[in-house]
Amino acid sequence: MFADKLFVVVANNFFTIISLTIVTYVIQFYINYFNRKSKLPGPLPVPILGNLHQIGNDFPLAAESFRQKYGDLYEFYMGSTRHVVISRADLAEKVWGPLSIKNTKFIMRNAYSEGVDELGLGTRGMVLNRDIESWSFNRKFLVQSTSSPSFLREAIKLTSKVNEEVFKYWRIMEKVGMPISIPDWMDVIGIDVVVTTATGKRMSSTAELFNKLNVNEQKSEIKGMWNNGIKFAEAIFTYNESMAFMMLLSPFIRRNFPGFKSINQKYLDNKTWINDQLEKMISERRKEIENTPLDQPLEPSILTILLTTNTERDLEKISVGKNDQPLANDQLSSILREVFTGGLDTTSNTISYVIYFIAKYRDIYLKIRDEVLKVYGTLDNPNIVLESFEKLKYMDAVIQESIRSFPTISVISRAATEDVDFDGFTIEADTTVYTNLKALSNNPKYFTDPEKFNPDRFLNDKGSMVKYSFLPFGNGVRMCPGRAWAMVQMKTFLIKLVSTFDIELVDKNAEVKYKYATVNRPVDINLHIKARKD
Ligand code: HEM
Repeated sequence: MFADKLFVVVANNFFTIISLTIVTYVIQFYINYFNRKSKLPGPLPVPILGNLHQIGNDFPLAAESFRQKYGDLYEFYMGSTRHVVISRADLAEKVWGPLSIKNTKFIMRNAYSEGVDELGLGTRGMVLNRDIESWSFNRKFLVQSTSSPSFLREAIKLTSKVNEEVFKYWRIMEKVGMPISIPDWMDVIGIDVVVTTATGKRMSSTAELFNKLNVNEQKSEIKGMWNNGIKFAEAIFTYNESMAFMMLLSPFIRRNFPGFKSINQKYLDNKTWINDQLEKMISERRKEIENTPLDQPLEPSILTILLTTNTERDLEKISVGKNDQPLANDQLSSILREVFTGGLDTTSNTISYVIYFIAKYRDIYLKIRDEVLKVYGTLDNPNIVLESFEKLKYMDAVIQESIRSFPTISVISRAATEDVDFDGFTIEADTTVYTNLKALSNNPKYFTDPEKFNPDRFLNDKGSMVKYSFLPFGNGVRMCPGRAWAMVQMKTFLIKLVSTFDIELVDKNAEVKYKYATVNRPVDINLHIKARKD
């Protein structure tokens, strides 16, 4: 009886009840917002969305426009979750400064996020892993396996081989005057180098790109060992792109809002596809190793190192502390995945930007060439060895200046495990704090004439540089474990480039452009090339 009456009342007043519920929700949202602790300046959020409508799909652009309005310490909301952004060196020191796990409060990459768990990264791998024990284990493993001199020497050999092949294609393109799309070529070079290093399976995506361009109907005969290579690399780019989406957006929006729902599903399907591929790679290589007699050497690759760790065929004798067992499949695939997600488009994007700048400033290009000539005594096939890299001081300064001017990772986060005082404001534990690396390294307070591309600042003024104003690979406990490998790849390519070609931007006035995909992926960097004339 009562239920019937209640139903009639609800039915007759349906819209009033819905409206009242919404009004109450909105009022409650703003009561909470205006009474929040430690109010920082920042854009006014709206219920459910937070500031999503102002951020859109270009987070670095929004972070910069908020900074110009609200200063170097501000907050924004995604749904009802608060995020903080800093762009000052003294604040950055609090986040990135401490060098030991014991002393740092900012040991996490981000606050708890359901989306990160859905991607399978919350307790696995490295970059977004919040489980300190497994993160620390995986990290030690990756650092040791990718920064040993023997690994780096192999990396030089392989990178040189891929470069040689690419330059053959470029010479053919030069003859017909076809411009070179740098981001496309750097991507395929990265794919061939990283996937081959990681899996031991020779990739041929550079040949595939050349064949696709159909230059003078010439075709490369080089065949890779893995047909799905380019598809796999593209899936990794999508996976990287999905990280910011899954980390920032509330599950409610991702799962229910038209447009977002399909993107969410695409990212989850992509994750599943990658995991299947990783499993296949691992089981195939495991079988190959089992079928290789003990007295025959194994082809070295990161996957082989991972599979043989703590077995009788241990290649590198990597010591990661208490665990002396062979790695479990889950550990194995999460470390391998991190090599791809961390290594693929970071290095290729960074080198693309370097090439943009040196194509724009010919005097800088010629200075690098002079240095190469001095260090190697010749420009005809310089003998690239690891030990020579530290002598390439000018080249190093150019790479640093390029990252300073336009970093591929321009906004990156950490989160603390305890409350932290920032300028008298308490930032609560488990709040994601982003550092706007690009704003820091383009701030005239820290860098004179920041808009000027001036590599000399890294040679002459390095001592006086404000600490924590430039963090190309981060700093402290979570500093990039792949930096040595990345530098080796970039320098090997640049040595060969300056000694082989003269380069020029097709559009001399082209600005640096990017597409945001967690990292900034360069677009529209096109070059004319000509064989070097002495
Ligand atoms: C020029 C190329 C690269 C740039 C600019 C770059 C930059 C960065 C930055 C800024 C961080 C954050 C560090 C921090 O929190 O202190 C990072 C983390 C990371 N990078 Fe790189 N990186 C590059 C290449 C690579 C390569 C080649 C690998 C492959 C092994 C890699 C793997 C990673 C991983 C796994 C992390 C997460 C580390 C952790 O959370 O413990 N990166 N990178």
